[in-house]
Amino acid sequence: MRLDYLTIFPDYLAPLQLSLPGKAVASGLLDVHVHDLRQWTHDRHRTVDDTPYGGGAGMVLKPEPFGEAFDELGLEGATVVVTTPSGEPFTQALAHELATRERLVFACGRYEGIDQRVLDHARTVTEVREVSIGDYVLNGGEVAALAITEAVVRLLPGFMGNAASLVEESHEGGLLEHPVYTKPASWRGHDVPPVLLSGDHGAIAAWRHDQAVRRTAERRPDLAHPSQVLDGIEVRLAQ
Ligand SMILES: Nc1cc(-c2ccc3ccn(Cc4ccccn4)c3c2)[nH]n1
Repeated sequence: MRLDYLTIFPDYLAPLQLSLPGKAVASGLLDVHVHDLRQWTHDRHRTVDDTPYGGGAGMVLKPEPFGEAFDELGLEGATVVVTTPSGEPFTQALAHELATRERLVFACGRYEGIDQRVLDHARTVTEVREVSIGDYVLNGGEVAALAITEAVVRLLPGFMGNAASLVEESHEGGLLEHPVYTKPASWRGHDVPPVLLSGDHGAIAAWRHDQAVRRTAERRPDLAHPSQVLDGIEVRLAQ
């Protein structure tokens, strides 16, 4: 997978060169390119923003630099991912969907956002997804791009050493993850649940599922399915 990032703060995305295991990049599994949007400005001040039409506070990122960047990078076969507070929710399902793409081009905004015509124009040549990572407002799109990148890349075949660990994950299958424990068996008066030391894999699996259902019902009733059974009792949640 090729990943391109357009940003006015390229240093913000420097962690990408560190956080994505070098072997994934070295093996060609990932091809990461961070671009400074100012590369596509032509004035002395390398201007990327201007005041909003219609008035209002703040500044808006101009369309021309993005347009020239898209022209130079080429959008064939790419999915443009624009991070924004007004986007579709980023979910594990969307992570799986984006993981099927051969190329992602992240457009990271700042200020009050990117001129809408940048997205409208990109949509005439390729897929564009406007994506929000949560119902809170950041100062720019870079952090969201990093979060989306990590969630997507870890799903790529061959990226995670132990693919099995991808199976029992929070949000896979609509349930939160069960609690996890490791040595020592007793720590500061807190003991690991005995079932986990029993060697009874059936009982362990049942306990883990029950914990996941319980956690989901308590913390994320929006995710809990009415059909989930807790302690043998049908959990019927208000719709
Ligand atoms: N889930 C998310 C995504 C973002 C996000 C992504 C990109 C940009 C570019 C600018 N801003 C600031 C801003 C503030 C006010 C209204 C619009 N945008 C961004 C915020 N915040 N939360």
